[in-house]
Amino acid sequence: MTPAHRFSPPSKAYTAPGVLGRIVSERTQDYAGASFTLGAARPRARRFHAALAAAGLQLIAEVKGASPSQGAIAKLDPAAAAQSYVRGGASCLSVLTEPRHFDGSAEALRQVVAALDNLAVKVPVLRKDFVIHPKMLEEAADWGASAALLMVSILGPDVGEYLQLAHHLGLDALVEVHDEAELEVALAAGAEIIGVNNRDLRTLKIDLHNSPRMIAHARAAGYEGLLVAESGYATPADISTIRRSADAVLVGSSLAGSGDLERAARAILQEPTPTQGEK
Ligand SMILES: O=P(O)(O)OC[C@@H](O)[C@@H](O)c1c[nH]c2ccccc12
Repeated sequence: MTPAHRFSPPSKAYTAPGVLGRIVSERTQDYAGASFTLGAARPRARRFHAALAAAGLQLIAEVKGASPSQGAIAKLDPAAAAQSYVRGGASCLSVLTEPRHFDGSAEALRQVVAALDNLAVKVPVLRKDFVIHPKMLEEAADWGASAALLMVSILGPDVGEYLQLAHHLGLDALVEVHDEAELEVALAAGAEIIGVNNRDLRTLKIDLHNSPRMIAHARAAGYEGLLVAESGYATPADISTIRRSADAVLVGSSLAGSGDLERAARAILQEPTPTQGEK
């Protein structure tokens, strides 16, 4: 990547329908005046990647105070929430930084990074936002995140450029897809970590069959990178369909709204006994 490299605005940003389109246009406004200059490459620790690559199904637990589908979920203290999640077995944290619909903030991300800094085991943090500007990736790196979310539904084929920039800034990227067409784009871009969202962000509907189906597609296409199942998981039985095929599961609302984050994190990772309804 050369210093002269220029970022074009994502081609699909202005046409995304529904809730996603609204959030994307708000974020586009937020960063309209932001400037970004490509600096020297930063070393890539690949901590997020390494945590997900560990044996067994890994939990990415999300600090999420609200969502468009549920409204307010819980008033969380980000630092305390992060520590509870890690005690409950989470190997990565995801922190929303979108302020209007998810009650997120830069401060929340910084607080989580600081709270995890004192732990013996380094727990990587993902910046969860609607990335539409290179500045957002630089911020993620500056705030101490190990990774950032890149959504193919927003960036389209430009996701490749953003992926390279994330790596240049020392970040891993979770490249999110929802359907086959988006998976093709993620594969062509060279994504090392692909997240399959069970939620259709245009309609907010959840289909827990989506992740296992798309994971099978990715493997059938010869993809050897990491795969993350995202959204809608509330019980160990929900997870049974991806337990052996996904590398990690990303869980937000059901943990954040549980009232006991450590216990909820531990419980969701438990293998259900057959009487609890193996799917
Ligand atoms: O709260 P849930 O259903 O457990 O979902 C978590 C996470 O997958 C969800 O927050 C999410 C997935 N992709 C996103 C993109 C933007 C905002 C949020 C998301």
